Amino acid sequence: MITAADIQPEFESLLERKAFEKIRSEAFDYIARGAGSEATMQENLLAFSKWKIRPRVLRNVAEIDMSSTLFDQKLSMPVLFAPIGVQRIAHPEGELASARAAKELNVPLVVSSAASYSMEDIANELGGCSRWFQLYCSSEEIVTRSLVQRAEANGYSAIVITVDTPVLGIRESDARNQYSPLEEGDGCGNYLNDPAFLSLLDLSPEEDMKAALQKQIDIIDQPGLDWDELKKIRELTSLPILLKGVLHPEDAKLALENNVDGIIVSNHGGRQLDHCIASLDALPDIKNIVQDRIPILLDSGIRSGVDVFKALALGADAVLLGRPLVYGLAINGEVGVMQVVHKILHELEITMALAGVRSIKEINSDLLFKG
Ligand SMILES: Cc1cc2nc3c(=O)[nH]c(=O)nc-3n(C[C@H](O)[C@H](O)[C@H](O)COP(=O)(O)O)c2cc1C
Ligand SMILES: CCCCCCC(=O)C(=O)O
Repeated sequence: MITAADIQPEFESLLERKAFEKIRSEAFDYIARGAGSEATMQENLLAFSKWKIRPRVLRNVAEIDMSSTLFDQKLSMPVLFAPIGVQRIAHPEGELASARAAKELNVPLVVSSAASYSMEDIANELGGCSRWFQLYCSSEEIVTRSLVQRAEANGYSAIVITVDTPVLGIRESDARNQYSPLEEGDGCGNYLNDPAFLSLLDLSPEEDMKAALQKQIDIIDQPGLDWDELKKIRELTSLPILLKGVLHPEDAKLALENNVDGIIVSNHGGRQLDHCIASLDALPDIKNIVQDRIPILLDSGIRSGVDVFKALALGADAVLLGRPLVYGLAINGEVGVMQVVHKILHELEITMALAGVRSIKEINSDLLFKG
């Protein structure tokens, strides 16, 4: 079978190529490749290059302040770690190493439902560092409830519900490679340590790991998820709820009507619906609807500090870093993750200075030009 990977074999960046040298090729394909023809994955990057910065001069940029506030929490920079599942396929210490990097950098980490390690183990590594929990609403309600309760009990301060994954996208490389990240990563710590999940199995994971892995795959999909289901989850917790994967302004309107606390404009890094709109292209219309009523975050295609600047200028309050973190993790564990983030932050600081802005609040669309 010929797949997108055969047609677009080049690496996106030197970082990606270096990571390729460190990861088993099937796992690399799972991480790096997108859905279908990868049109959306490419659009995510092109969308950023369509915008140019129109800088201001003579603005005294001797002091640059990159701090911002999200849900009353002061952030040293408007950046979070995106939820990335099964990180053990990139590095044996997976999310534990990422958590140590997040703690060192004091950047909030969004822990995936599909993390290799359990949310308890990750929380231990994070200490007092801010953490949010990403929820794949399970078709088994008792599992959803249990995950949310555990997140609350372990100091997670927001729930991110991923809404662009009623079913998994078509990942041609994985089909060709006959690859399952759950098999390679030995499953998801969150499920394998969950009493509600374990109660659904006929045999324990030790007795029948294959069935336990299949059950995890089955319950991650929830094609029946809708606004009514969301109301039920709203009742489970008083934590702020963000929806990850909103691209249409009408859905942003519905999110406001349904008392959602935040929106993450995302197309899942082009891993779900191919030929859908790039996240950055979706942002202005969503900002137009939401204004400043709730925070808007964005991911999918952030590769540099310049990208962070452009996303903030078009209305995002913060951005999430995805694949570049996994590449840093693969290359050099915790230190690799930190190096990737440091580079992006340095770029953001220099971009702010050269664009003539001193604080995150001063970044606005007047500083951008489309052409
Ligand atoms: C290997 C991998 C695993 C991911 N796992 C999850 C996940 O468990 N939950 C989720 O909501 N998003 C997941 N995502 C999507 C990211 O959160 C994010 O939306 C995406 O990586 C952004 O695109 P970018 O990395 O190209 O910038 C995953 C992405 C990758 C690359
Ligand atoms: C088969 C397990 C898939 C976990 C989902 C992780 C994810 O969101 C992704 O994009 O991949």
